[in-house]
Amino acid sequence: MIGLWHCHGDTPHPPPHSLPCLELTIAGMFARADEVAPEVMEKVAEEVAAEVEPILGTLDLVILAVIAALLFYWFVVKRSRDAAHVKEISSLNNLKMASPALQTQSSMTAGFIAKMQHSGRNVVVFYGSQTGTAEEFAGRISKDCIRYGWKGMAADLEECDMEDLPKLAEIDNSLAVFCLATYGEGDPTDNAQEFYDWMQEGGGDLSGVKYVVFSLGNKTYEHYNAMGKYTDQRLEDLGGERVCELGMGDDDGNIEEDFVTWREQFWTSICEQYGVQPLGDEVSIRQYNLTTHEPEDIPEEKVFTGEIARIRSYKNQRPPYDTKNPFLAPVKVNRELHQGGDRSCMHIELDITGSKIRYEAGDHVAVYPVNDAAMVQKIGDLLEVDLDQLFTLDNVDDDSSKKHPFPCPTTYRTALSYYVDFTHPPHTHVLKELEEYASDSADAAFLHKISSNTPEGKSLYREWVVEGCRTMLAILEDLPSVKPRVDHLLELLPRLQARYYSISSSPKVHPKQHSHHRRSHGLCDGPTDDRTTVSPTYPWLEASPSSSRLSDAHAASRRAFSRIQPAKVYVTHLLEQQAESVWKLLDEQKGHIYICGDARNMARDVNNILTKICQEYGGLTTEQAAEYIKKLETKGRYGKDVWS
Ligand SMILES: Cc1cc2nc3c(=O)[nH]c(=O)nc-3n(C[C@H](O)[C@H](O)[C@H](O)COP(=O)(O)O)c2cc1C
Repeated sequence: MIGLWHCHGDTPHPPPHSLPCLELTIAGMFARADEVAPEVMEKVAEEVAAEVEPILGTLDLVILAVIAALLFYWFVVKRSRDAAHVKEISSLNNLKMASPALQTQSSMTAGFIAKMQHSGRNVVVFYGSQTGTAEEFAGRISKDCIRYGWKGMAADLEECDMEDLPKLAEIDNSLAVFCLATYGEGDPTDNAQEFYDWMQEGGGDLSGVKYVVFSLGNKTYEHYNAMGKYTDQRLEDLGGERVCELGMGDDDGNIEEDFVTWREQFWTSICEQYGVQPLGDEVSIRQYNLTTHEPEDIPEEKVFTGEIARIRSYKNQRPPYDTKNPFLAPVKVNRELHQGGDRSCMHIELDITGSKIRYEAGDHVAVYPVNDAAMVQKIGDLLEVDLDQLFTLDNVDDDSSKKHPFPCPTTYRTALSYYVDFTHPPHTHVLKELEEYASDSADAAFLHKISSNTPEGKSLYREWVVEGCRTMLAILEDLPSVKPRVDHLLELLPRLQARYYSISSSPKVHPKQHSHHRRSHGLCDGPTDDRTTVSPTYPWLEASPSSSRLSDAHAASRRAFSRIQPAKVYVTHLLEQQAESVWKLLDEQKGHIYICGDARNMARDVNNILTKICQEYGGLTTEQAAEYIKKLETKGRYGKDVWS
């Protein structure tokens, strides 16, 4: 299944939920009127006055002035108010069109401080998350609080008015925890953007506010954990009191281990500073209540069949399209580009007829993967459940903004196929929860050990789960006495995430879109149709079609990409071969470079080669070369869309 909405080319993610694209277009039209109208109106008034003065009397001029004032009011003041109103309505419509879970969020936007006070909570765990890891960590910290006699709540930064943060100091024993992932060029996640802007634009007086930050990143990126580092420092600058050192998780290594290790230090330091003690062993608390339904209880059209948000969106698509209501584009062409070998690279054309979606090269297409039907059946067989049973999972916490873990009511088969990810190695807290379902004591002891914070536990987890690439399905097969309740498993598994692909073709150059991917076994294998499941595996590199000055390199990079020549040629080779022309293109002709693909090797190699070119042909020192390259980036002449 492929979803589309318009998004900015230079962001690796969908636009912020609060700013769906069509809404932006409407608001943008009015904004332009706002910007232009005052000068235009003034100029017009001056010209009119100069021309008409000799022939018009004072009364005429007064009338003209009144008309001008009315025009000004109509085009500037009223329209900007209307624009704001349209924007408001549009946001509300988006909420209404979303799933029941999303609909309830409008009632949750009441201040988080008021919510904490009303429910007696002292800890708020904010998360800035794109693909769910930071959100999951926030949920775990919030749950931990019970063990210390505290009450916590996980909170989506996007749903909180951070102007309220200074008021946290008024709550006894209060603490703000931030779990923040970094993206792009060290940018915040979409849901943390407003919070980031708030900090940058001044923030507030955080005297008396206690805080701690756990940052999520990947060290292969240039701006490693930038968002967490920035927040940790900025909150201190604003007067906040850090209660524990910044934690940093590296997704390139074992982020689960980084988190578990930091969490232990964090709670130790909390115990010392707040004088609290763990009340006993960790307790397992369910977050969602199960209700099963008979088919006759629920009309068929009210049952989710895999929709991302809006029910029946498979049957009828309705604009405006955004992240919560993507346009589902049929695949028109799906052609394998490689001939022979073990690599697969597909040329995909999507049909966006009638969607009115505009795009640019570098914008993103989301591919919504679907789990393999045979694997879903296997889980059903292992857990001995009727996969066609209808059910709903409701959050036990009425204050939570998340009423259901995924769209409900639905069937177990749909939930396992479309909504949860069982093809990734599960985190330790999931293994811990499985322990109670083991009927064989040896399996229970094993799960106990592997999910413990001890050095043996961590090394066993690393070896058996991470290095062994054991998915939930593999674990259930390897430990046959472990038979968790399917609804509990669904609660514990992470949400299946959309995969984003950069569009490599420009509508100006080529009327089609391309999406590149390699088939990967497991989650995303199978024929590509309009519900295709593809997984992003790269690397590839391509100069942007719009960078005509580097057209030779571009043409060659296409050749490198398609690998049709006997020896493999990469863009790095071409940059080295044409080093002198590259320098001229950059320095004399003010050319642009765009790279897209692997961050770990390709992006670094390109950077190193550019450094050498600057040194060799520009006579710059290493520091000067670094500065020169940085300047290219800030001027938008060295664009990167990279990931690992
Ligand atoms: C497209 C992309 C860009 C990323 N950019 C950065 C980055 O600039 N710096 C960094 O430290 N980590 C970066 N990461 C790694 C993520 O921050 C990391 O995987 C994190 O665990 C994701 O958390 P989430 O699941 O809560 O979104 C990037 C990951 C992706 C997929």
